[in-house]
Amino acid sequence: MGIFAVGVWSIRQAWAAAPRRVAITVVLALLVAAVPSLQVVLMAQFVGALTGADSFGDVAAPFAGMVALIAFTGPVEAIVGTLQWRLVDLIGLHAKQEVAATLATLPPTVLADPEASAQIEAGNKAAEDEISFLYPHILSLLQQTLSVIGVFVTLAAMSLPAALLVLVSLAPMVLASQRIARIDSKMWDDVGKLYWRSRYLHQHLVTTTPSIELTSLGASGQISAKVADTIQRITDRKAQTYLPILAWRLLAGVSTSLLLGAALAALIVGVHYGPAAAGGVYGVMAAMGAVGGLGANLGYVVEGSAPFERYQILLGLRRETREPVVADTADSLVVTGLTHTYEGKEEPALRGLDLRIDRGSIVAFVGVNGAGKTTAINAIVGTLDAQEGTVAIDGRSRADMSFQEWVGHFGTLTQEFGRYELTVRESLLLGTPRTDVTDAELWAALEAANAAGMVRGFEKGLDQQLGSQWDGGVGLSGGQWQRISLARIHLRSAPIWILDEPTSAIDAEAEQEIFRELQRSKAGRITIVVSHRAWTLRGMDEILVVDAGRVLERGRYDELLARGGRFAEIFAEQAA
Ligand SMILES: Nc1ncnc2c1ncn2[C@@H]1O[C@H](COP(=O)(O)OP(=O)(O)OP(=O)(O)O)[C@@H](O)[C@H]1O
Repeated sequence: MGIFAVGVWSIRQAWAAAPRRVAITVVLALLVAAVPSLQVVLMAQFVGALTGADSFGDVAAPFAGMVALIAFTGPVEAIVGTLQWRLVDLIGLHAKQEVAATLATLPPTVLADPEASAQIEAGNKAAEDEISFLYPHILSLLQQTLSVIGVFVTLAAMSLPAALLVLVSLAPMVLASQRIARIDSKMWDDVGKLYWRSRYLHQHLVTTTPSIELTSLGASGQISAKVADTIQRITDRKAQTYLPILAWRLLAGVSTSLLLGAALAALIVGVHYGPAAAGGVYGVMAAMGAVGGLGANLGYVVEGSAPFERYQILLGLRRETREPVVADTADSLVVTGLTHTYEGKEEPALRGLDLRIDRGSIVAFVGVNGAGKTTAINAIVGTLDAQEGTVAIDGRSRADMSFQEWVGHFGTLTQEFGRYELTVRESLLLGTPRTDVTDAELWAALEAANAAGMVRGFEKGLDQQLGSQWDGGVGLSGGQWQRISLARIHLRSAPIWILDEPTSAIDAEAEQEIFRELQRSKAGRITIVVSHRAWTLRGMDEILVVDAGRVLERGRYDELLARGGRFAEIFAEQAA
């Protein structure tokens, strides 16, 4: 029952946000709801009084009552309307906060799914633009339902068939609204993905890094043309719904008018063409207003149940999360038979990877582009669900732990590390749930990542805003961003480090320092590094040469070079 769920949700959200305001608006709305039936009664009295009246005094009372009612309704509706806008804002605020909280729980495996992306976009749009606006319609719906009931009871006393016809006249609107909601829902199934694409493309025009690249390539226009094309497709798809929606609205409107016309006729006949018919006719007119308003608001709410459903689907993606934790220790990491084929690919990206690493060891994955190194890393960390094989930390597999506990064992620096434009301090603290981190610890992490000198040079040191698009912010080079990311991993101090080309953007001198530091501090943890540079591999306890998803060779640097196999092929030139 879509509209019931939307109604309960809206009223609960409004009540939770501002109960006094809700109480005032409901009381005022109930008063307004009584107006049409009071009008019918007063009109009947007025016409009755007119029949035998000689002076204004004979009709003054019902006349004054009618004027007072008219004078009352307008201002009260204005007050209700104004009070409701604040409630709409508060409901919207809550809906958007819920969306953000849900998104924060989603693992990358969900975010990588196109269906889920479309659902997220559609639900987000509903939270931003649609569902909060339903509350005033729901209140009006309640108010007009009561009005219609009031008019029904008043009219029934004059003519039961007329009163019943007024009630039946609601049916076409209800039916049409359901049809319209279905049309809207189907349209959203199609445009959800398009919205997501247009937002993705739009981001490239407004986010510093891609926009600089695109401008220098003279390609911003190409992206903006794609944005325009995507929006055009969304608009075209929406346009396909206008005609059927109009047809349903017209059909409902005409049917309602015919039924109300029949109600009028039934009433006039029912009261034998006497003066009381005037009150009744006024009643049907009042009912027309109430039925029309009710139909329109019912339409909004029924149609609103579709975005509400999209919002609920998004919230339904929410994962159970516990407070983030970072594990203290890990003695062994054992990978057995890890195998994965990406959807749409024929060849596996990873074939039967076996690996054991104990605390204190540092292991490297090497191989040409596309060999499967990143896939292996993602499958180990759990950001990719490998189809076969197991990964165990100290004998416990992923199934034995929550996702949060599992990832709490890892400090992962990915190839596409994030450039979080926060202060240095905030950016480093992203890696740890601790709230008692000292400045000394922050500096030690920066020191280990060869970034302390840079931060010392900032005017505000640890509190320096990063990113030149912000007031007082500083722009960083690619290598400087990478050092900040590496410092985050040092601060996180998880027991298993996975570093996917951690120095790819860093100059040779700083790279040497960083790798020396990694070797020096390796004793307390398990470390896996992906590297393309020969010299960094010399000190590794084991090197795995990955090729087409399988481990072709494994051993220490000198052994592999001496063997003259794939490793030697890849690194002979660098090693020379
Ligand atoms: N999300 C994905 N969907 C489909 N195929 C993918 C995906 N990610 C990677 N692949 C494919 O899987 C194979 C292994 O890719 P992977 O990223 O693991 O290689 P890599 O060894 O890390 O390469 P590089 O040195 O370039 O980082 C490649 O053939 C790649 O095209």
